[in-house]
Amino acid sequence: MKHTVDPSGQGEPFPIHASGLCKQVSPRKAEIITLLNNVEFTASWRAMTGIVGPSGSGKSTLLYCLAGLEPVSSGQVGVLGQCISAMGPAVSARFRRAHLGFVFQSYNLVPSMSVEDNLKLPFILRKTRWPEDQAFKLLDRLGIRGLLKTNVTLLSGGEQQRVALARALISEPDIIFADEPTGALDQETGDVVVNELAAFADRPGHAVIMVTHSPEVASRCNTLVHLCDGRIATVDKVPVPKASI
Ligand SMILES: Nc1ncnc2c1ncn2[C@@H]1O[C@H](COP(=O)(O)OP(=O)(O)OP(=O)(O)O)[C@@H](O)[C@H]1O
Repeated sequence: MKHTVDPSGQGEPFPIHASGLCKQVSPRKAEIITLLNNVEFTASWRAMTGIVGPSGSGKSTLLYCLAGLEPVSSGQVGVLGQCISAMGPAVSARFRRAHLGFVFQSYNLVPSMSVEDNLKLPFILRKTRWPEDQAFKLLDRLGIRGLLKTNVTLLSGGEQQRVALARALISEPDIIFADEPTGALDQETGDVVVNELAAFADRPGHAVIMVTHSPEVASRCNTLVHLCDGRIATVDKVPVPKASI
């Protein structure tokens, strides 16, 4: 897997390409469980790629491996042209902070802080300007502006998901990884969330990878990767009607 010098990776043919990806765990001595078996995975620019399949088929494990949040046992994962599976933890964390956004329920929200402080934290750490107008418009669309001063521990699961989405979008990553982004939402709010993700994915140099159980959300994806027992069963591609980047 080549290491590119283009930090945005936009000269790369794919935002994510994984080959021969295997993930095994050993919960007990002399017991090895294979969670992912020789997975080949490619995501496209300006597209939402959905990972679907039965419960326990390895969807979240694959998402975490692709995002560099879980080590792989063998194989390679390239993200934005960089081999994330070969990075050490500190380099991988720095790469994620610079390029990737995550919409996982309660993932990485700091529990002792308000919604507002959680949203501002990446900007404080990066010493960049907090884009207040843009943030307030997004929070209005997501229906969570009234929660700005609320401690995140007091939020419902669906509210936490929307805060995680807002934080990911405001931070302007190249790729967003989402695990069941509408899982805790009613239909109407779920539509708002998927519309935001689709608009993000539609921009040049961007992509969304998501796990979903929802047929409605899956129908909005440009590519659907079906997992079964840790293997790719089928890949359905719906052509993106836009020029690629
Ligand atoms: N660290 C681990 N040790 C042992 N088994 C694990 C570990 N992590 C995951 N598993 C098992 O691997 C399988 C795949 O888990 P994963 O969460 O990726 O599935 P999933 O397809 O996302 O499921 P769901 O749709 O129910 O969320 C499950 O059977 C799970 O119990």
